[in-house]
Amino acid sequence: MKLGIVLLNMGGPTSLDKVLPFLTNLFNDPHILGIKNRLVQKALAGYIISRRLNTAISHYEKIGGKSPLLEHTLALCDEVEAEFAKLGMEAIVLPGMRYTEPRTEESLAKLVDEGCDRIVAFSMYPQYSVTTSGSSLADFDAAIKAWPHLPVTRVEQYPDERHYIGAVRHRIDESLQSLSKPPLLLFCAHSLPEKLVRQGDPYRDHVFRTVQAVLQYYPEYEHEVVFQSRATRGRWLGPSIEERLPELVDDGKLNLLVIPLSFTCDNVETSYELEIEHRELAEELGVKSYQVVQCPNASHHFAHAIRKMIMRELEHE
Ligand SMILES: C=CC1=C(C)c2cc3[nH]c(cc4nc(cc5[nH]c(cc1n2)c(C)c5CCC(=O)O)C(CCC(=O)O)=C4C)c(C)c3C=C
Ligand SMILES: [Fe+2]
Ligand SMILES: [Fe+2]
Repeated sequence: MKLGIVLLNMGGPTSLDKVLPFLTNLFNDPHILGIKNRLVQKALAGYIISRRLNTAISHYEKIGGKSPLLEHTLALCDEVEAEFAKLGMEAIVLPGMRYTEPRTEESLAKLVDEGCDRIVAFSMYPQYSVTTSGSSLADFDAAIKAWPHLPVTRVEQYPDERHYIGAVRHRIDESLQSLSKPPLLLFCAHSLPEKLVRQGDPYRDHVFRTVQAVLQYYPEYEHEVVFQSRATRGRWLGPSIEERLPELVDDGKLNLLVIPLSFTCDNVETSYELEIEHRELAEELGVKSYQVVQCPNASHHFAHAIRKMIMRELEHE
């Protein structure tokens, strides 16, 4: 068996002139705005992008002119291949991005060319949401139709899978070692419109499953759960990190360890929003220690977790 694995994610601009096509693809994805009428969807996407473009460009500018997402993912692909090689198994691992290159369709064609005889779709979002995993998996399902004979295995969600939680724990422990005082664990998840949760999106429940699974290992620490990155009007999951930070400072919580929850690789939401924007706010408010935990990225713990989850699915088939 020669496995062809695609790590499904949204992608991110790899240069400043790619911010506009990235946002255009994102806001025209029917899974993101959830509007059925194509004309209304296109008009609203155009309006949101026109208001957002310059700010988004300035965020990418401040983190070196591109998203770090693809580089982390490519390094992880190598690590996952090495993990399978340890078992004597041949696997080719490629990113499958939703809004930027390499797109899922293109990576699948490469895997087929390389002679892979089983395809694995692995979601890089631990918590399932229609807007993220749902969209990437639908994109994958559409692309794989070109090769109807190929067997497919899917890993769609793993909010409290123990190897994934293990990879997160290693990152938290790395940060804790460098701190002199025990911090408050500030779990930070990407927000989502509340309307989607009311319609049955499991994302919020999955976020709390991840929090509970991680907390088992840190019973002596205080913790809080906040949300980041509200992107459109209307009610989104809260409290937001911006509204909660001043209250935490008022309560005397001045040592914070921020744990990003919704991403497996660092991206503009962690490298700019958490590392720069919210750090500035925290420091202005008088927070003494503000540290952001790295995402699992290309750590061998996460590569190992990915191999474990894929092997478990393969054994069930
Ligand atoms: C209605 C808009 C959006 C929803 C819903 C949404 C959900 C959502 N997104 C992520 C993960 C990521 N989002 C990223 C960037 C990003 N997301 C939106 C909009 C929505 N996201 C925008 C407009 C952007 C661009 C950046 C910005 O302007 O803020 C990224 C980063 C990619 C990168 O370039 O590095 C990630 C990752 C999750 C997990 C989620 C819901 C669960
Ligand atoms: Fe997003
Ligand atoms: Fe954001």
